Amino acid sequence: MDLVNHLNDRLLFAIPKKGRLYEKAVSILNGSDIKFHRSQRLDIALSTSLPVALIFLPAADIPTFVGEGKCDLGITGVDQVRESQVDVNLAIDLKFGNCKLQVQVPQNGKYTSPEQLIGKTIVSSFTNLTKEYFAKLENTTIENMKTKVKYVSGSVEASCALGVADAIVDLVESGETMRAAGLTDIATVLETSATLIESKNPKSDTQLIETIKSRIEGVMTAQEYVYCTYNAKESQLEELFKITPGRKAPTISKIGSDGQWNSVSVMIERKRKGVILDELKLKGATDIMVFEIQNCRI
Ligand SMILES: Nc1ncnc2c1ncn2[C@@H]1O[C@H](COP(=O)(O)OP(=O)(O)OP(=O)(O)O)[C@@H](O)[C@H]1O
Ligand SMILES: O=P(O)(O)OC[C@H]1O[C@H](OP(=O)(O)OP(=O)(O)O)[C@H](O)[C@@H]1O
Repeated sequence: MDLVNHLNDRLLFAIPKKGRLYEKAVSILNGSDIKFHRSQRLDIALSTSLPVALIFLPAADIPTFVGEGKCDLGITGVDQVRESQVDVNLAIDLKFGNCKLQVQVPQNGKYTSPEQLIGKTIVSSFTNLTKEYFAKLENTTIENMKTKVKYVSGSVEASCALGVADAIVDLVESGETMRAAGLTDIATVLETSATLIESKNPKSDTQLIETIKSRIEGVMTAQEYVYCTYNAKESQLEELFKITPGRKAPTISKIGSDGQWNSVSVMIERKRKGVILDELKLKGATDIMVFEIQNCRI
């Protein structure tokens, strides 16, 4: 099949082709029911469930493709968007790919604050953000700053040991890579996470874009909440609803023949479910159960 000829009538959605964001981006597509089959070595996949073509690109190039309106939607890191200096909408925070872009120097070395690096050589894959950061620190423009900023595309952490840099600016999540290279962080340039980005001049039908965004928001909500049900006596409900107020309000159904008992269903935050279940039990709720929400629209 000549894939390229099938692209004109489809919304182009840019997805990281590999690296840290790839798997979770694909899992969001699966959760949103954007079905596709990607042939080996092909960077374009046509969705079989929506008029969408997925374009697999390096995370660093995705802001440019969306910013220039070549793709209507994309998934990448906020760091890549800021570095690319493009004008796109940050549509949905996808709550993965969380890390920090940090200034790093040799452990136990002579530098302990970023001000001491003014006029020195800094190596990074994020040269625009690094220049912006040091120009601000020097209180001058990028053209007039004294600090030298050099680009390398990867293995940035080797630069200090190789004598290429006095410091580096690179991403840190657990800090393992930084510590293994004998480095320590002294300042944060940017905090980042993965985001859905949207062209400001979309070519596709806006209804289709809204449908995709609503599906992705549904996946995010389903990840954030779980569904909880419990039984309780009428007299206990007021106290129990303080623990489980729900997104809008709990759903209540009368159960049993004496009119005393109620079944309550409510969405609760996944990360607080242990504490919430403990409190519900203490305040008299019974038959407490928690279920996964596979998908939802809110
Ligand atoms: N350690 C990390 N933890 C969480 N998110 C990260 C981490 N490293 C990078 N990211 C996020 O993933 C994006 C892509 O980084 P990655 O290192 O995967 O780049 P890549 O060059 O596309 O892939 P590869 O490193 O496989 O060549 C970064 O811009 C950042 O938003
Ligand atoms: O703080 P940590 O948990 O160690 O993560 C940070 C590392 O992760 C990223 O690189 P990645 O491992 O994706 O490989 P890369 O250097 O090829 O980009 C980033 O560039 C750091 O080197």
